[in-house]
Amino acid sequence: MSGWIDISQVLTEKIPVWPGDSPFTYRLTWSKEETGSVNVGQVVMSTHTGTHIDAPFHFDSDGRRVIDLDTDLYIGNARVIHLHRPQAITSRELSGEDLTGVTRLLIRTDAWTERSAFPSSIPAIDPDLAPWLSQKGIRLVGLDLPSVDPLNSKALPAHHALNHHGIHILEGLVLDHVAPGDYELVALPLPLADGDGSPVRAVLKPQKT
Ligand SMILES: Nc1ccccc1C(=O)C[C@H](N)C(=O)O
Ligand SMILES: [Zn+2]
Ligand SMILES: [Zn+2]
Repeated sequence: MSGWIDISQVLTEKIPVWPGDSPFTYRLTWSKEETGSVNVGQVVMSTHTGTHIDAPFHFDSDGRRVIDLDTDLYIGNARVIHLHRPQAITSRELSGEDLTGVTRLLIRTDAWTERSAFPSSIPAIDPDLAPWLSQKGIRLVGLDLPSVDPLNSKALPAHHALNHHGIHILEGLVLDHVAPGDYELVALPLPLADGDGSPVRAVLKPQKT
């Protein structure tokens, strides 16, 4: 037992995607029978499928691409907190938390647990939370939802506010089986030179105290 807990959605053709976005497909380009030596697969997917990070270029055409993001953001200590199906994620919901020394904050909302279908509505992050979080030293926010903004939002105020305050975004986590507390996180994006986002394999290990 390695002690690492997988907090990633499994990538299969059944994984729900943003309405209208490219469905996930995996198929063999060549089978072992055809090549005489190997099976060789190909994947077609939206960069915002399942557990993934957003690069600023996703919502800002002058923003940084995935390759420009510091890998340190996605490896290191993380705090997991629980909010039980909040209406919204504001500083009021987080007021009971002492986030001193936290750089990566993962929020379990339990608001999207029927993950075989795309949700019809989700609690959004209040853009005013961005300066509050950054003031505490937070540089990465992750959550168990497909977006940090309301699903019908075009302006994406939370995406912009978080980016403006130097906070990076990790979406689509699976935190159903994760207790609140301190962990080590690994959730590295692929080195996509032009990427607006990237799928990640996200794992947590309880922090030794
Ligand atoms: N894939 C899309 C297709 C159309 C419109 C939005 C999206 C998104 O992915 C937005 C979401 N806030 C995201 O960052 O994952
Ligand atoms: Zn995304
Ligand atoms: Zn997003």
